[in-house]
Amino acid sequence: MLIQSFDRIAIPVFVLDKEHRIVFWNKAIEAMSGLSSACMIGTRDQWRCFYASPRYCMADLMLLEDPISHLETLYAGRYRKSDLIENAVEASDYFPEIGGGRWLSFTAAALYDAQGEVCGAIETLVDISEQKRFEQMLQEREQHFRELSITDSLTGLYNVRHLHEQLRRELARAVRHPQGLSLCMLDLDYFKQINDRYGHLLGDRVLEMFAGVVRTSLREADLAFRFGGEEFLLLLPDTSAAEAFLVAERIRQTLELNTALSAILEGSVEDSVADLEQGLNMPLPRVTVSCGITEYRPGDNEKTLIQRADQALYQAKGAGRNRTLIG
Ligand SMILES: Nc1nc2c(ncn2[C@@H]2O[C@H](COP(=O)(O)OP(=O)(O)OP(=O)(O)O)[C@@H](O)[C@H]2O)c(=O)[nH]1
Repeated sequence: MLIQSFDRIAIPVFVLDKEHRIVFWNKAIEAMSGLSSACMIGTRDQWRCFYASPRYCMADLMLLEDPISHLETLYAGRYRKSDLIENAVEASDYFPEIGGGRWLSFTAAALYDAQGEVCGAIETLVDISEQKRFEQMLQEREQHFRELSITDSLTGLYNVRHLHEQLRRELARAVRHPQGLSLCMLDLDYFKQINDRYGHLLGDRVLEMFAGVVRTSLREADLAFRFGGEEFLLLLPDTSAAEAFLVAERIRQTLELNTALSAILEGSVEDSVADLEQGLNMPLPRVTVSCGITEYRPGDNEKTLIQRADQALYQAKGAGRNRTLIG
């Protein structure tokens, strides 16, 4: 009579006897699993509700000697003792077999007879798919806002704020594992003239285009930052100065090639200056970049590394621009 009242509860519930046979399978679990109590009661088929092949459910574990050691094997780090019900344990998991995939939270507890002996086990289930979907949406949003907070909005590269975080991390790594860490400072040449001549809008488009060249020239572990207006910084882990030189040269030459055609079309650029004010499509002017490279040396800190890369860049500018120097 007591057990039949579970049929009045909208939460899926099943009860096992101490031989792991189903003695009760309520209406809510019938609806959730599509398995009727008529076909489940008296069997040990409770696994069919959750899994594609036989395995113990949490309620089964409550009937074994030393349930905790079995819980540790099957649900290591994913189960906890219930705050509400003494000796009950709970966990949550994703079940691809149920209703096209559902997240369930489940609680299992042993049942005791009048002598205090285990005579069965009960398991209740709650569908938490909606809650999980919501949590995932929040996580994605958080991730999105975090990415925005470390990204430069014009170029899509990382901003300076993120540089300090990453540089500190990479420096700590370079101290522990001396595989080499290189820094490359890049600065577009005569960028003021581009702004002055063609306007700020086109200047912005050049910066975006350059960021695209940088992005496609790097490996996955490399990081690119917008360091200032038309100044960029590359953080290249596990990279010697000689290897960084090749990366910088690839970027420098690609930029030169990408804008070489525009140099030929310089006339049309001049003709379209009026269009520029409205940010219309037009060839970008010829742009070059100077690069300064340095490699981690024992005793370096953020400041000394950046200073040396900056110094190498300054020398590249002084030597005529559109070149890469190692400092
Ligand atoms: N369009 C645009 N221009 C920017 C932005 N940030 C900085 N600048 C411009 O970049 C120019 C940098 O000029 P300078 O520092 O004199 O350097 P430069 O003309 O590139 O000359 P060198 O570096 O010596 O080759 C300035 O005109 C800035 O206004 C930006 O976000 N958009």
